[in-house]
Amino acid sequence: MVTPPVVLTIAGSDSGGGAGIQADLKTFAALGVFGTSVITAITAQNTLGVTAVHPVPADVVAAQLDAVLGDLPVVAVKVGMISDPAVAKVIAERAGDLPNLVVDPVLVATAGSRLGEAGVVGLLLPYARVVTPNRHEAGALLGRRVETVDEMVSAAAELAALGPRAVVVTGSELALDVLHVDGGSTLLRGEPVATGNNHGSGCTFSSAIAVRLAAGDAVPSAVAAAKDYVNRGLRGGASWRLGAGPGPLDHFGWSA
Ligand SMILES: Nc1ncnc2c1ncn2[C@@H]1O[C@H](COP(=O)(O)OP(=O)(O)O)[C@@H](O)[C@H]1O
Ligand SMILES: Cc1ncc(COP(=O)(O)OP(=O)(O)O)c(N)n1
Repeated sequence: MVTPPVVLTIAGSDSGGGAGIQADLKTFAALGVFGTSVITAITAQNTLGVTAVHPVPADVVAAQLDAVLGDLPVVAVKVGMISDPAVAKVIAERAGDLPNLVVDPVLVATAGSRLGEAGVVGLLLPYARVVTPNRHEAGALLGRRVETVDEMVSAAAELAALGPRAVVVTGSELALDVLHVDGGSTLLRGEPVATGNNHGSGCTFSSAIAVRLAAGDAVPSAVAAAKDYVNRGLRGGASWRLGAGPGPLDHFGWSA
């Protein structure tokens, strides 16, 4: 057995299993890397929404980071839900030990609950190799609305100017994302999937990018592969029924 690459997720727990740490670890397993985790918050959550959030204290987040980084050869890192500025500071202080850092700015769950603050996530942008906001998160980070494709293009460039080496502004059900890297923008057109089961698509996308960066891909091919993986997961889960609200993706191709 060949030793697999080790990838780390620093994110919140979704008790319903569709987003957060659980989506990240499923993505890592499905794509063949060994997943490790640092939990930043515990959410009581299902497909209908979030009913409680319990932040993990910054010193416990730091201890988890030290435990993982002190022993395991992490080659890529994804950051999701961060609600506490002290936790953002802990991560920023260790940025030099966090290779291939992908930051997914998690601000509001689909069902409406607030999970993070733009000002807190913004602290991590300068350390990121890739940042993956959706249109609304990009708007919150910049303090204005981002809706049209032109607005996505300019938002991606403006976010890149804040320090990350690449930005993908995602377009959710439009399946149209904007990648800004090396000073230029590219429109990434996918096949829209008609599905109500899209819970965790952003977590899955950012985790899959981290996996491909761990394998040595350049950013454009890592993003293209992640987009393809999410699309397969959305198609696979489109007709299953897991929960009464927006359900999860099929991470493992069970429905194929
Ligand atoms: N219905 C859909 N059909 C095809 N692609 C989708 C669909 N919904 C989301 N995506 C893709 O999933 C990825 C994650 O983006 P998005 O859903 O916008 O993240 P978030 O969960 O943060 O809102 C992007 O590549 C986006 O284009
Ligand atoms: C614990 C936790 N982290 C992140 C999210 C948001 O996940 P995302 O992939 O953006 O999917 P939606 O919630 O928008 O469907 C979450 N809900 N919980």
